[in-house]
Amino acid sequence: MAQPPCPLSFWPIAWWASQGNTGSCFCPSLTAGGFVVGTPRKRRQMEGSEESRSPTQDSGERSSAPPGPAPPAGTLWADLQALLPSTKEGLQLDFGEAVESSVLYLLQQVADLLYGLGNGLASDPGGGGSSSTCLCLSEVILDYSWEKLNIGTWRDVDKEWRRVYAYGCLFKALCLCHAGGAVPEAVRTCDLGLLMGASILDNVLARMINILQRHLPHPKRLAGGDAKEPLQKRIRLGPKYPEVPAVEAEERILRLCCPSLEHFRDNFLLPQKPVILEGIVDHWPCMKKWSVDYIRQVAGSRTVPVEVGSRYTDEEWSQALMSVDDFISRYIETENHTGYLAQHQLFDQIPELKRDIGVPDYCCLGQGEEEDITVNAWFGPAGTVSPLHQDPQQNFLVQVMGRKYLRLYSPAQSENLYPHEGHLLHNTSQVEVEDPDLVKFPQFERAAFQACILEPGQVLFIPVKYWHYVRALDTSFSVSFWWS
Ligand SMILES: O=C(O)CCC(=O)C(=O)O
Ligand SMILES: [Fe+2]
Repeated sequence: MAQPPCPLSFWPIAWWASQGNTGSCFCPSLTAGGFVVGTPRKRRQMEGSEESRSPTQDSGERSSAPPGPAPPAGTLWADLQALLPSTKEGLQLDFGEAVESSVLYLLQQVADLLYGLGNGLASDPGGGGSSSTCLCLSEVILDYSWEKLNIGTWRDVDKEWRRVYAYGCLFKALCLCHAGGAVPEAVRTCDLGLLMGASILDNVLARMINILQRHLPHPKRLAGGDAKEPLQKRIRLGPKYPEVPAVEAEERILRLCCPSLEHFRDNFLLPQKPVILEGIVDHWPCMKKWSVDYIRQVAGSRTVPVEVGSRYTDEEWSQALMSVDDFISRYIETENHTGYLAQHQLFDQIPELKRDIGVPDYCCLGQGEEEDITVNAWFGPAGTVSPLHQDPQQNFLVQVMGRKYLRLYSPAQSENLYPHEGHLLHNTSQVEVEDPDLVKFPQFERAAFQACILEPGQVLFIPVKYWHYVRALDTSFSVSFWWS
């Protein structure tokens, strides 16, 4: 059911947050605001301490049973009643000083409407058979907190505002569900809360998505993808480079099958030498299960950040939020290499996919705990390019689908690689690796490198600060493990 326009919602920057069509949703904060200015990969790497929301607990359970009159079990609303705290005090609406009392007042108003006078979620939030007031108030909260998330750099955003944003998403999603028929938008709203908000109420947004997915009109799929043409009929907008570059014998990265921990430590980790490990992920379910169709089935309705532009160093590069379904239709099926679902902690967002992967045993050789390992998904069409850059942690890059061409340069080569000068991009080379401007960057020719074509089932060890350049040769899915 369409909601009336909200008269209270007056911040134009949040226009997208209330749009039903995720497909055309270009998120201003991701393209121009404080979340990332130009180079999110850089931002995430440099800030290092980016908060992990870990929306991974997937229990869907609640500590106490919902009291009060409940609608018939099995309806969406009854499931949501069971998910949420039994009293509005249980919502824990307390915030630090950064959050103005007027915002707290709005949050409490929505909580009052949702809970009514009784225990548990009211059967009829807002009274009078309409939840539109509730929805309007939630959108005001979202608009206002969205502004706060977009002032300054992401690192400096007060976590309390991220909590407010998450509550706004929770409340909006509840209102949408109560209004009926808006479950896909409720899923999208929860995802925005997971992506941009802080974790609240024991990861309630992730648990709510679990429930919502069971109530989607067409399970596990969002409408919107038009009938899919076979791949070969589509126009190939590929890059200008040779399809599959030659890798000379002397450049080749060594390949080893299941070395012992000690062998890997002594010969590769300690001397910081790249190596391709084989046979260590063959048993991971992703190796057999994953395909574009499978990803679409499991994650089609979920909202994810997509890098749009040929490479993240380009001026016109930006990020957009869209459903996985739209991403696949627009970029994978058309082989349009300008869209890349890159460096996203998809497995925290979608625990079902996390069950298909493991953690390479060799990570235990690091000092850190397993939960400190950052696991990123890299899913895109042939032709995506990650410009030559270095990262501050060790990396196991696991190739699950398709092939990737990689070049590696040791940190000792840095002076031949012309890193950008500004703070944000100083871990990225200015040189276009496969088409270098040798007049501008003459020393690049001298830089010694190693290369490989990484195939499904292979795992590339990229030592800390090792420069790497990556181009996908096919539709590709890689999973990286950054560890220390
Ligand atoms: O696969 C890619 O495009 C880049 C991967 C990467 O840079 C990384 O894992 O650190
Ligand atoms: Fe990297």
